[in-house]
Amino acid sequence: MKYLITGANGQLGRALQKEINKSDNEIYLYDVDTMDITDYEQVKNIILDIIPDVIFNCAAHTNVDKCEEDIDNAYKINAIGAQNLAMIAEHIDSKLVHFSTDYVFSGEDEIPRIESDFANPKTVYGKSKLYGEELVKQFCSKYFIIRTAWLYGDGNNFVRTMLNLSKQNDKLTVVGDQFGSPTYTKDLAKAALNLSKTKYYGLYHGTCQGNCSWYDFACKIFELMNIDIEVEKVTSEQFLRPAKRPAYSILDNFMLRLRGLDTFRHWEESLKEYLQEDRQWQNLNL
Ligand SMILES: NC(=O)C1=CN([C@@H]2O[C@H](COP(=O)(O)OP(=O)(O)OC[C@H]3O[C@@H](n4cnc5c(N)ncnc54)[C@H](O)[C@@H]3O)[C@@H](O)[C@H]2O)C=CC1
Repeated sequence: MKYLITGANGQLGRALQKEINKSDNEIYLYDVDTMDITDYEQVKNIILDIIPDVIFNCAAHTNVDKCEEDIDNAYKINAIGAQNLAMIAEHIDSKLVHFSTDYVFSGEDEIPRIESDFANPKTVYGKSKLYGEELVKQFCSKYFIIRTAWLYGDGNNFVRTMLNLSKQNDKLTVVGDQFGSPTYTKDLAKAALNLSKTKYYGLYHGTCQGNCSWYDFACKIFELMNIDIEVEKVTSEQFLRPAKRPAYSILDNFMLRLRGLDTFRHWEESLKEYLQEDRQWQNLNL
């Protein structure tokens, strides 16, 4: 099989590279410096030259706060970029695996969301990602859209931020009134790769099992790393950000479960493994 990954230097792109068996497959890796997904002609030329069986679109504008003021770029990357890939995937009959977010929901009701629920994003990031989903559906037949949340892997993420902050501080304040499902990129990469081997095209939710607040997440990281630090729980009001975060952002992996393809582990189990596997970064930085 020929796999092409966009945003290959990002957290999820790196995890996918690890999951694909290199001896049986060809993998083509691109990031913005070699293929800018907003540039239709460039994307077309590269992809028509390779004709991959599967395209994983891991490229995105993921800085949620910056998107609030960088609206054009958010839509260019998260919507037009997705459309470019969808159009070309359709032209060469490739499968397209596209990733989206829990931020397509408002997070105002305390209900885990399934794929058929009404999306009502409140942020520019969420709106641009939802529009990207719509364009993928409109322009490509063999698509898988996987909405995920609270990702951590090889890159900048909450786990590494907490570990870094614990080096310089005796006390940390962490938001305790926003809930989600921390998701290891390894779990998501495995699930996405499995799904890409099927013909069950459509929209999916893919996050680790269980949920917690950012405060619970931080406490669990310090507990597992044996780091003795005081963590104070604060409210979202006390920790205002340019983009308002959804309060209850739980995705139910309903469609994966119905298909018998929900391989995600409980978030605590995945976090334990991540903290073991991320030792190299910890040795360099802690
Ligand atoms: N990080 C998170 O917590 C969450 C991420 N997601 C989604 O999961 C997917 C993967 O996210 P991450 O790996 O965490 O993101 P990331 O920020 O680690 O990586 C994104 C990659 O996209 C590349 N990129 C940006 N603009 C580009 C362009 N115009 N052309 C080509 N490449 C470009 C960046 O250079 C970067 O390597 C994205 O679709 C994101 O929206 C969804 C929910 C939560």
